[in-house]
Amino acid sequence: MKVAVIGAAGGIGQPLSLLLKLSPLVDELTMYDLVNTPGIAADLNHIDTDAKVTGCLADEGFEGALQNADLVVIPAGIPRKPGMTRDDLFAINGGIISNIAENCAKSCPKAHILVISNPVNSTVAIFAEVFKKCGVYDPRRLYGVTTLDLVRANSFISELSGGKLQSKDLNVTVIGGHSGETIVPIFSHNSNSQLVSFYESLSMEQRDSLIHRVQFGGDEIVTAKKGQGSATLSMAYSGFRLAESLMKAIAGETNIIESAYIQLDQSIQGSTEVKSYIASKGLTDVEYISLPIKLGPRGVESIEFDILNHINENEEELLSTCLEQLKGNIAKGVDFVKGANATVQA
Ligand SMILES: NC(=O)c1ccc[n+]([C@@H]2O[C@H](COP(=O)([O-])OP(=O)(O)OC[C@H]3O[C@@H](n4cnc5c(N)ncnc54)[C@H](O)[C@@H]3O)[C@@H](O)[C@H]2O)c1
Ligand SMILES: O=C(O)C[C@H](O)C(=O)O
Repeated sequence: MKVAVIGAAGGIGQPLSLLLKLSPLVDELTMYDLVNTPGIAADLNHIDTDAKVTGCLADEGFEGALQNADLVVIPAGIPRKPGMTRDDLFAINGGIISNIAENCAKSCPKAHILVISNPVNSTVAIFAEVFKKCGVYDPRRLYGVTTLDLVRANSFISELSGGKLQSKDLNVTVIGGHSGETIVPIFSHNSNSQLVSFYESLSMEQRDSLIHRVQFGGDEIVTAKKGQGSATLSMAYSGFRLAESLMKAIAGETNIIESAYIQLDQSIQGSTEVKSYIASKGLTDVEYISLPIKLGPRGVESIEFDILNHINENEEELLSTCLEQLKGNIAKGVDFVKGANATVQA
C-alpha cells in the first residue's frame, strides 16, 4: 500500500503522516509539499514501524510522490482565518486542487483520492471535472472528507450528556456537505437507542444549539487559534479514520461503513434512490452529497441511503436548506473547470 500525502508539511499533513507512519497497513508513504518534507520524512523514518517515508518537494515535480500510489490524501491549500468562510478559500484552493488533479490523472489515475482541502463542497467537483477532462474519472474512487463533522457530533453530544454517553459507543450520522448549514447531523435516528433517548430528552433550544455547534464547529477552532489556522489535529485524526477504513476495504475486509462526500453516479448502488429523494424536494443538479457509504476494494460500493427514510421533520428542513446551498457550491466547482475562465488543460 503506497499512500501519498499532498500538503504534507502543513498543520494537517504532518500529524496525518505520523498516523499513517504508525499504521501497519502502509508500506510506503510519500510526503509532498512546497517546503520541508525531506526533513519531516527523515524524522518520521526514525520511528520503528515498517512504512518507508520519502519527502518530495514541488521543484522535483509530482511524479515520484504519486507514481503507483494506491491512496492520495490531499490537505494542500490555505486554511481560514477568523471572519472568513470556507468559500473565501475557493479561488486559491480551487487552483491548487485542479493542478493536483491534473498530476494525479497523469501519474496515478487509479488511486483512491481523499480531498480534505476546503471548500470541500466545491473542491471535490473541481477534482472530478479535471479527471473527466483527462478521461480517467471513476466516481467510486473520489471522496470529500467529511469525517470531522461526525467526529465532532459524537464529541459534542457526549460532552452535553456529561459523559453519560461515551464517545466510543457513538457513531452519529452526519449528511449533506462540509460547511455551515450544509452540515446536517441526524440525532433522531441511530442504532444506539441511548443516544436517541438522550437527544429526545433535550429541550428544543438545547437541540438547536447542539445542531448549530456541529454545523459551525469549525469556527470554534478558527476563533480559538486567532489567525493561526483551523482544525488540524482533529482533522488529521478524522482523515486517518477514513484512510484506514479504506485501506482495510481495499485489503478485502467487508462491511466497512464510513461517511464521505461523493458523486451520485449510476456505478454506485443507491445513487438512483438518493437522486429520487432529492428530486422529491423539487431540486435537481445536486450531484454530490455526503452520506454513509459501504467501502470495498474498488472504493464506494453502495450508499446507505436508508437514513433518509428516518429523518424527522426538523432534519428534513435542514436538509432542504443544505441541498439548496450544495447546488450552488457544486455548480461553482464545475464552472471553475468547465467555465469561460477555466485554465485546466486536458
Ligand atoms: N475537510 C475538512 O474537514 C477540513 C478540516 C480542516 C481543514 N481543512 C482544510 O485543509 C486545508 C489545509 O489546512 P492546514 O491547516 O493543513 O493548512 P496549512 O497551511 O497548515 O498546510 C497546508 C499545506 O499545503 C501546502 N501547499 C500549498 N499549496 C500547495 C501545492 N500547490 N502543492 C502542495 N502543497 C501545497 C502548504 O505548503 C502547507 O504546508 C485547508 O484548505 C483547510 O481549510 C479541511
Ligand atoms: O473550519 C474550517 O475552515 C476547517 C474545517 O473545515 C473544519 O471543519 O474544521
